[in-house]
Amino acid sequence: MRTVEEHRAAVAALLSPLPEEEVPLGAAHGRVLARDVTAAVALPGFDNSAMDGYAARWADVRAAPVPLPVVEDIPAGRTDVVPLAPGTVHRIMTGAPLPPGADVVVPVELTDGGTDVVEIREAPPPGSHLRMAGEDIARGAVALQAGSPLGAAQLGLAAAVGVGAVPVRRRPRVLVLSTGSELVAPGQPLLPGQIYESNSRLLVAAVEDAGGEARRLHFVPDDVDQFLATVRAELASADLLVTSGGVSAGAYEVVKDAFRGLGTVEFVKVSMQPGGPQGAGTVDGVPVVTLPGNPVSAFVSFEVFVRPALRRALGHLSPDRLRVPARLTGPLRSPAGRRQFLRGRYDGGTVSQVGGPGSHLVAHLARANCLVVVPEDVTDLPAGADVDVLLIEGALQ
Ligand SMILES: Nc1nc2c(c(=O)[nH]1)N[C@H]1C(S)=C(S)[C@@H](COP(=O)(O)OP(=O)(O)OC[C@H]3O[C@@H](n4cnc5c(N)ncnc54)[C@H](O)[C@@H]3O)O[C@H]1N2
Ligand code: MOO
Repeated sequence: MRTVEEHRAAVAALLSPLPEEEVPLGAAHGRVLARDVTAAVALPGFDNSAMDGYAARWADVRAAPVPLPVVEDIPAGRTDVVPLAPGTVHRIMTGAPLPPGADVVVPVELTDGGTDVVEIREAPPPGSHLRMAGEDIARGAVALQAGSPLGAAQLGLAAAVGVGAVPVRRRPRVLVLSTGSELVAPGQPLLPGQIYESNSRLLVAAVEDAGGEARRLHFVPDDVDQFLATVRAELASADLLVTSGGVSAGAYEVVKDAFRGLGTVEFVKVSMQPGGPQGAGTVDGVPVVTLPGNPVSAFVSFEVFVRPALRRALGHLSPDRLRVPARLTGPLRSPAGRRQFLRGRYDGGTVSQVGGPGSHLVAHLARANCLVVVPEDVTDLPAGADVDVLLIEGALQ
């Protein structure tokens, strides 16, 4: 039996780092930076005002109340800079360049708002309301590190330092193929013994959440020829094929039967639950990961093996899910010798198990926001015990 770590390493080793491509900022949301992005300009780019008010010399306003002549008006966007003469002020707006000589901005609320002469009623401490050039980031410094995922704040920063396009890793192209003669497309009538095909929807979304580009192939029955024809028609264009079903010990294990003797896919048992039966290798040189068909097993196996491998290939700084400690609200049991990934709801401090350990409990899975990790050597945990949880999509929402 393989350990979880051994199989994780086997899956990760299948994928090479994805090639770089340059994309405009508008198309970069959710992508992962391939190289550091440096700041072409400092932020702030020039000394400027943090408030609407009056740029002044503190020596002139410290004796407030005091009237002072207003000799310039500096709206944001004014590009000429007129030095501030002693004994005068400039009216200034938030973000406008600070005139040389000014060492304080008096907010308009502390004045009478005059435009020719202003009455300074109160002086703020020296240096107040100034934003100094480069205090956020220096010109030429690394603004965003290679491996950073580009979310709202990162895209905002890239634009702020003048970047119009960014080098990112190409999204991995992942084929998703479900197998099973019992499967029927949602929306069609079911005969007794048939079920709706759901794993491909689950896996496509999981691939997309991991930063990949998923292509869902139409599911196939337990027929080796049909399975191989479907796979072969698409495989060459993919970075990875993920299958579901057909890998356990039954009489009709289509994935096992098709790939045995073809390529390098190894079928193994991993010491975990759910997700015991696994396979990984290459077919025609293309990486293949074969997940078990039970929906919760497919989800958990994707989380534990495929997601981190895809994110590693994307160059992510942190490919793994956040793992945090939590206190159990109730007792739980776990099989000896298997790492168990139970479904749970984490509320920021405690975690409650959602449903039992059965890998068919897909409605319970959909209510979970974490996976509770129970180590291989732990079989019983009382309420109040500390466990680790892996935060999955939607955690803390
Ligand atoms: N004798 C043994 N039987 C089983 C073993 C074993 O070791 N010895 N392992 C069990 C475990 S654990 C799992 S997990 C499953 C894995 O089986 P397969 O990967 O071969 O998957 P299937 O048999 O095709 O399906 C299992 C289960 O999941 C449903 N399913 C499959 N595909 C889909 C889909 N696309 N959408 C929705 N539901 C799907 C399927 O109907 C089955 O109920 O094997 C155990 N058996
Ligand atoms: O190990 Mo199977 O993957 O539970 O249900």
